[in-house]
Amino acid sequence: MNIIEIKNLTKTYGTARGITDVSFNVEEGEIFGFIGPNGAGKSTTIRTLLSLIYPTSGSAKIFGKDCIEFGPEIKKEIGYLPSEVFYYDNMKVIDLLKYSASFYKKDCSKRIKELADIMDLDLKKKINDLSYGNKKKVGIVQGLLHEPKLIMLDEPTSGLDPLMQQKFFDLLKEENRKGTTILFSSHVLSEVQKMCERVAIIKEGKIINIERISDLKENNFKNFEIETTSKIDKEYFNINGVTNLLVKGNSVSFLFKGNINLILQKLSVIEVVNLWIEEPSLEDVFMHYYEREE
Ligand SMILES: Nc1ncnc2c1ncn2[C@@H]1O[C@H](COP(=O)(O)OP(=O)(O)OP(=O)(O)O)[C@@H](O)[C@H]1O
Repeated sequence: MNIIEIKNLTKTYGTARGITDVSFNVEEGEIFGFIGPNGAGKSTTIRTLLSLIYPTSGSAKIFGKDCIEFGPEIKKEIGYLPSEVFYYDNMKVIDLLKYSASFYKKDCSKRIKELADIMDLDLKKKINDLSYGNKKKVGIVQGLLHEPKLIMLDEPTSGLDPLMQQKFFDLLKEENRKGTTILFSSHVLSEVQKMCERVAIIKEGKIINIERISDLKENNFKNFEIETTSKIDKEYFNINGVTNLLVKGNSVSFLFKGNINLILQKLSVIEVVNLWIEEPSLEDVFMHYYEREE
């Protein structure tokens, strides 16, 4: 079952582009990544899903219901963490969280304490006295306190130190194990790689690819580095699928995409001293992909 269904969603800001013809689905129980550089349209898509802004054309459904028509009802089951958090500075953290909880008409006090413990957040402090990272933690607790069925995160980790990021990721994975669906928007590919099963790539307002993280890496090039007993002529590895070929002394390196046996055959008739074959990082894949799209 699809928890999110986006069909041909377009949003323009006057004459400025927001997003163009965006379509993708997020299945129940998935952690779905949404990646793209700054200004690509991630926030616009998420804000449209939350009916904070209205689409110019196209439609979006959450839990099978139209996002605009059923906005208030849908939002009760969504936890949202915006990229920037703003608060009334004079309030105490606990009062702000209790106020947020009052919208859900259920007792969230136990969950608030649990989440504050996990995220190491002092509930008695005034918002005014918190660092940027601690304000971000308030946003996290605020987004999760009502145990939503769907969590939407817009660049969630900015301002969190690595230890807190890890705790936050563990928390999200735990929620996901309990059945919560997660839409995870980010331009930090390593965190998308860590967290998500599938990913939609957005560029200049348009979706350019939707893939499983594993396929994204497998269907792409591998980094080869080969050390040999004597210098190899550059032409020797000049075969289909090889790029970025570099010969330095007795070592050859290149990127390869294709049937790996072609390379193994070549290697079987030369004297190899050492061999490294590496999976590219998602960053490499992504950059490569973007260049191809240029
Ligand atoms: N209120 C607005 N008025 C005019 N243009 C806007 C507005 N909000 C967003 N845009 C434009 O829409 C496009 C998409 O922006 P959006 O904030 O959705 O991107 P993003 O992928 O979330 O980027 P970032 O990671 O920088 O937040 C950009 O070109 C941006 O300039």
